[in-house]
Amino acid sequence: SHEWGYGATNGPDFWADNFPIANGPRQSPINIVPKEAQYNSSLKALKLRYDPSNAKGILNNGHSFQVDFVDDTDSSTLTGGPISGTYRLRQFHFHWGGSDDRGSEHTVNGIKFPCELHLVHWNTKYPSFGEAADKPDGLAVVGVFLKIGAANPRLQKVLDALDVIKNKGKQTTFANFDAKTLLPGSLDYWTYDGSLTTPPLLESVTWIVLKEPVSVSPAQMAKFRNLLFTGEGEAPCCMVDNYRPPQPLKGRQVRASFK
Ligand SMILES: NS(=O)(=O)c1cc(F)cc(F)c1
Ligand SMILES: [Zn+2]
Repeated sequence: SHEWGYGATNGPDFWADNFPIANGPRQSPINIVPKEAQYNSSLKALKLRYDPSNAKGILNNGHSFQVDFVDDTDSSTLTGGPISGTYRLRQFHFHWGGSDDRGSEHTVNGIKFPCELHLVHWNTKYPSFGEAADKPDGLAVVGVFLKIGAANPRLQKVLDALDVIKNKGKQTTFANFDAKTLLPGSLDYWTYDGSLTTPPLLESVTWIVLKEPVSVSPAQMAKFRNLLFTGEGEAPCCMVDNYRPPQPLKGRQVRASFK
């Protein structure tokens, strides 16, 4: 069947054909307007406790690449912030552009960043990620903007693994990685109720978007763009512009953890 993607004939404008929730009331990403975000002093500080030994593998899934984590215990968790209870780290992945002027999913005052990191967590009140993924409080995704600047040494181990997962479906082991090293110095955040930004677009995500970006160099961005959407033996198509544009806010409130 005509698999969803980011191309001219299967991209975000076509997703509603197979996933009607694409036009739902709490879709992501959104444009964040800091002046319209409400500072909420009762929002707690984010608490991210990640165990590097939980890192398992790295996979090109044909839409992005993701680093997967062992999530059968509470050793890598997100607590505090806007959420209640304990959410477990499942995976992280990125979205990026074909050039430095685009690539992020969330925007700030209409500004696009070249890349956006998503750290995906699921609510342990449910038995598994799969069970949590379609519940309104099932997932919490921490979004981190990457902006062009000095090379980011914390990214290098991830980028160096990309050569062996160039094609869709390729995966390799990826052990002993501390995802916390990908975070900026400040954990100030905006938060709102949203969705997965790719099909199935489930409206199950508490979004936590960090205000402070981390750096990425042009040479490092070139490594993201070296990946392929396509499988071995198919006509190669560079994995770029794998981002959904901002969606209607539909009356949602964006809260800020900082003044
Ligand atoms: N891009 S995203 O973080 O909203 C996301 C996370 C996920 F676990 C599955 C998805 F299909 C999409
Ligand atoms: Zn994502």
